[in-house]
Amino acid sequence: MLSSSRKVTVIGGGSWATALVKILAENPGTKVNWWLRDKKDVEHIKRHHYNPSYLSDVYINPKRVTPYESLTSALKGTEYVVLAIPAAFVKDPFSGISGKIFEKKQVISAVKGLLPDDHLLVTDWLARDFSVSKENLSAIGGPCHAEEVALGKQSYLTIASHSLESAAKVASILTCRFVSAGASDDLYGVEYAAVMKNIIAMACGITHGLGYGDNFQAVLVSNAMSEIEHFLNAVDPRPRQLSASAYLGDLLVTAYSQFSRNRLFGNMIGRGYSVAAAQLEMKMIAEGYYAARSIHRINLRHGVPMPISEMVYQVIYENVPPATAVEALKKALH
Ligand SMILES: NC(=O)C1=CN([C@@H]2O[C@H](COP(=O)(O)OP(=O)(O)OC[C@H]3O[C@@H](n4cnc5c(N)ncnc54)[C@H](OP(=O)(O)O)[C@@H]3O)[C@@H](O)[C@H]2O)C=CC1
Ligand SMILES: O=C(CO)COP(=O)(O)O
Repeated sequence: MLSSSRKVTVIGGGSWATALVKILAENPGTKVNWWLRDKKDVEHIKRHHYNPSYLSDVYINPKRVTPYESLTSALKGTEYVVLAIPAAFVKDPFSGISGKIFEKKQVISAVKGLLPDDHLLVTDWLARDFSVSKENLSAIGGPCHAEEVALGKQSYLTIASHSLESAAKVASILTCRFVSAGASDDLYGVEYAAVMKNIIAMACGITHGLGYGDNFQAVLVSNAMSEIEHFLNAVDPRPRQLSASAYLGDLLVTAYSQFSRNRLFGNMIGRGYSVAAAQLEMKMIAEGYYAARSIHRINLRHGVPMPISEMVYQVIYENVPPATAVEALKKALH
């Protein structure tokens, strides 16, 4: 834990943003400016000290956390900025805002998705559109559901950056009594693995919804690990230990947890919901829905055999019936 003081801006009002605000505010030296897009939520948090829309059991300490509806005010004077909005919407709050908005700040992506129009990692977008330097960019990875953070359950995060020093600095502000955050210099590996495990969790949901059991899912997840490995080696070859929790751990928690939105989304598809009906039913965002298309597009350049991700792509975007797509996938598993 840190002892000196620091200021952090969290951008986003969903479950992960709320959980990160809780983690950050655990440290007495941290002041959090919290931007939410909905003015009513801002007023509610100021008055009642909880987010009415997500994780409403989490107490928001007014001595450490100030909610804002103005993004420029929320960013004033802070050293760290955490982006916690689903990738499909992460650009929205910044439309019409100057490219210098992140100057001299450490910018941290908590997003586990790709920008769906550009098929870009969030840190690549930040570097491209806001000229954030490599040393000032990092991403939060690791197996961690917001719902368990809300309950104060012991969790582990991995902060990845091209600069190990920056990753360690960010890890120190995210370490608290129930979260242990470590540092990694594998920014692309950690970000892409976090994106891909969402697609795999959808595959687990689809097969479970179709009636496949734990035996099948164990084979699916084992095969998925080598699918992720081959993809990472194609997009960013370097030595990495995939048994580390930022890779395997995040895959496991998302594939198996009752809290996983991606698994739930896939499960509805497997049980016969249309994609549109599953989206309507879900109150939160399943990043794997967008990621399946972006990873498919990126892989057109690399040609990595990815039968599980392709199965999800075919079901979601090519209207292949789930049972037919999984029947074909079975031949590729071992
Ligand atoms: N939840 C978790 O356990 C974890 C999530 N993540 C990642 O964190 C990211 C955020 O997800 P999460 O918080 O869970 O998502 P949620 O589904 O819980 O919340 C979505 C948030 O996005 C907001 N939003 C929707 N559209 C826009 C928009 N156009 N402009 C600004 N904000 C918008 C919603 O606002 P409103 O409520 O006003 O509609 C809401 O605050 C994702 O990439 C996810 O993969 C990573 C680790 C754990
Ligand atoms: O990334 C997560 C856990 O580490 C959250 O996964 P879901 O979005 O599927 O809930």
